[in-house]
Amino acid sequence: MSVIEVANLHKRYGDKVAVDDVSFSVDRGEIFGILGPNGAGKSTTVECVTGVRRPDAGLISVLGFDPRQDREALRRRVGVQLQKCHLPPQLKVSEALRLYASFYPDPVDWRGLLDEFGLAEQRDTNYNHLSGGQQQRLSIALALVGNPEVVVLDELTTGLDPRARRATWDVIKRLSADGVTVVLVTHMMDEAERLCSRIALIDAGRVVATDTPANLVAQVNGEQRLSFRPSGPLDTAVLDALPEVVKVIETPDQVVVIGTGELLAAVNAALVRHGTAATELRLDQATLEDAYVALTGRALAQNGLDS
Ligand SMILES: Nc1ncnc2c1ncn2[C@@H]1O[C@H](COP(=O)(O)OP(=O)(O)OP(=O)(O)O)[C@@H](O)[C@H]1O
Repeated sequence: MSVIEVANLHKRYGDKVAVDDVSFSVDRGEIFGILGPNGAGKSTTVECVTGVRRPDAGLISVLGFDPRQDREALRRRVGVQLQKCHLPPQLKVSEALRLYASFYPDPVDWRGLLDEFGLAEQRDTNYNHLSGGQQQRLSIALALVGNPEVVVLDELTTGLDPRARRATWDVIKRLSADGVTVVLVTHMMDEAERLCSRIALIDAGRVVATDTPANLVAQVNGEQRLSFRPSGPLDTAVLDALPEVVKVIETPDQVVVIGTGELLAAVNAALVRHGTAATELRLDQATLEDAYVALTGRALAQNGLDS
């Protein structure tokens, strides 16, 4: 049975439609990714799942509870790391963990979390004296201190250095192996690809696909991705017209061509015919990002492709 069920969720802010008919379900022990660019509606979706926001329409069930009506029952069983963590500036790290632990009937030993998240040296440091990455690690530790059955993590590793990211990923994998259900909101392809058992790709408030990372990539298998910077002005319609080309995406810096067969030769010949050359040329096999581009017709924000 699913631990989380979301059916036909709608949420708007005034005239702005943030979430438009989103449905998905998450099984016990899964690491379920919600992946999409800035403003896609990811946070709004999980805020509805955690009962922070009231949906305009749709049904949500978490561990069999309605997140709005059964907030108290869920509060004890669901750990939430939201994008912004507001703690009193003078609160020390150990005080914060002890305080949060006191809210739950069966908390984990918060001292273990101090070690796990590399915060042992900061245990007596005030919250406002922590670095951004340390605050981030504390917010994850606080989401886990209640020994939750479900954890919702929004932008898990944003701002963390590579070592802290890997350590955090290990913690999440261990939780999942222990049967904890994890919902991970991210715009980072590598994080989604490495951690998630399934991913909902979300774009402009809508789920465009839900599948395993491998199956999402398989949807664009056989396709290649050619990126280059044109040496001069280029009407990309000449590329669009090529039989090898599936899609052309223009970004401020480069042109990305998705296609099949002899894509490189065909594009090169077309560029020569139109008196343009390709610089910084790069040919790649399909990735999760390509699946995203193929399914939505556009790239994730370039700055969202952190690795
Ligand atoms: N409180 C709010 N009032 C008005 N509009 C909002 C509010 N919160 C979000 N929005 C808008 O709703 C849309 C979805 O926002 P949301 O924060 O859910 O996206 P997101 O995918 O989580 O983005 P990000 O990756 O930037 O966090 C955006 O266009 C955003 O501007």
